[in-house]
Amino acid sequence: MIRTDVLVIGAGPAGSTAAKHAALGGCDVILVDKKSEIGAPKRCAEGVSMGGLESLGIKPNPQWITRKIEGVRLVSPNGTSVWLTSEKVELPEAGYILERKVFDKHLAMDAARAGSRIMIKTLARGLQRVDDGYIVDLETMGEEFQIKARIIIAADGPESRVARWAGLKTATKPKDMESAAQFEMVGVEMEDNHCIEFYFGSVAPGGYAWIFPKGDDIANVGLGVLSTRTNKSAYEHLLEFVEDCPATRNAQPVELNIGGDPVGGMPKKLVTDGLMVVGDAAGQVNPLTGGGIISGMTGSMLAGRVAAKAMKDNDTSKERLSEYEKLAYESIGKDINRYLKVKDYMLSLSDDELDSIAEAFKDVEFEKISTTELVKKLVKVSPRALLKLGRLF
Ligand SMILES: Cc1cc2nc3c(=O)[nH]c(=O)nc-3n(C[C@H](O)[C@H](O)[C@H](O)COP(=O)(O)OP(=O)(O)OC[C@H]3O[C@@H](n4cnc5c(N)ncnc54)[C@H](O)[C@@H]3O)c2cc1C
Repeated sequence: MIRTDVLVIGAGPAGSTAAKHAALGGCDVILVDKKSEIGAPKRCAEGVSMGGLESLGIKPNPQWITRKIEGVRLVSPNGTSVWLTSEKVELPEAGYILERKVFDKHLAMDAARAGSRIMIKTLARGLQRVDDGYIVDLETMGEEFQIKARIIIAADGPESRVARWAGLKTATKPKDMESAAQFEMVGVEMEDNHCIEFYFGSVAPGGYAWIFPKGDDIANVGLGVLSTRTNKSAYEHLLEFVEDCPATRNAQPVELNIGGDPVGGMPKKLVTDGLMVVGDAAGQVNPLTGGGIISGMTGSMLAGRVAAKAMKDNDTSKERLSEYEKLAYESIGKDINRYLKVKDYMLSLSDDELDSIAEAFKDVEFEKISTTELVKKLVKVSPRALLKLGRLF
């Protein structure tokens, strides 16, 4: 039987980050993924903030960046646009559109360079608790084998099962799982192909539609919906969106991505004896945007570091590992809870309310207007909308 200090299950951004930091901390680490190619297929619109990468100590690399983003266009149901570009507002930070198939591999390579052993096309099938860790059943190329590990880091994504095998209640409720569908398309005609676009309202019930440019006429075009708000599938909504949207009417798909995005926040417990859960598997996703790359990597960096300290202390109990839970709630949990409230507010707005808010703000120079003036403007267009916002805080 193979033995290791830390076994990371899942080599997405979260798993590779956890493996890297556990290895840097001196642990023997094995990182497994059921896929034969790390990063493919992608299930992602590939947007990240510059500040997010910086906070993780990751230098932007042209090999995995397809576009630098310089602004945002918000589009209301009747097509009214509000532009948030550097001329109109001081953007807190710009962003990048990645090539996830390359980015994810680079993260796994970083984990390997830090000392992790990587096993691809290796599926974790189950685990059992033993005195000083877990025995995990795995399969690769039709062959079954076992790994004994002191600590498991479950980084197995939105359909995670590993943490549940160990008794943690991490299953995402159907009402909190956004269904997403996306085409990567060519022939996309955006008004400004250095800005990302968000479309709100009944075009994507419970979520929004997006166009994220990856090149002059190439973009990820997708949307997320909540099944509690529509009887149609995300794919059906996407087909309608692509046909109706002026930017995509003449575009052709070269890739289809379908996936779930857990947008209900983090479960209460992220650790049990000898096991920590990270990334999408731990609901480490911004519930407003559905973005989980940076938050998941932040959570898993913390988990990897705690794993290394726990191994040094020779204490892998849930009490020792709960340091990770505490740090994760402090660093990302608070923001996630705040965004949950903003999301509730956004979902409470009708198409008409969204249109009148966009109409009122379309020409605003956000740089030159105070918060009080902004609130006054909102009261004028939609007192009901402001009341709803007030109740949330
Ligand atoms: C359509 C869509 C668009 C999105 N757009 C964005 C965006 O623009 N920006 C952003 O920040 N986020 C976005 N997200 C979310 C983002 O993709 C996820 O938050 C991110 O991939 C989570 O990383 P992860 O490592 O936790 O999980 P994943 O990337 O899902 O990786 C999990 C890995 O675990 C492996 N695995 C699972 N089970 C097992 C097993 N039993 N044995 C071995 N391996 C296993 C899988 O093969 C997979 O490689 C989007 C999501 C969707 C669905």
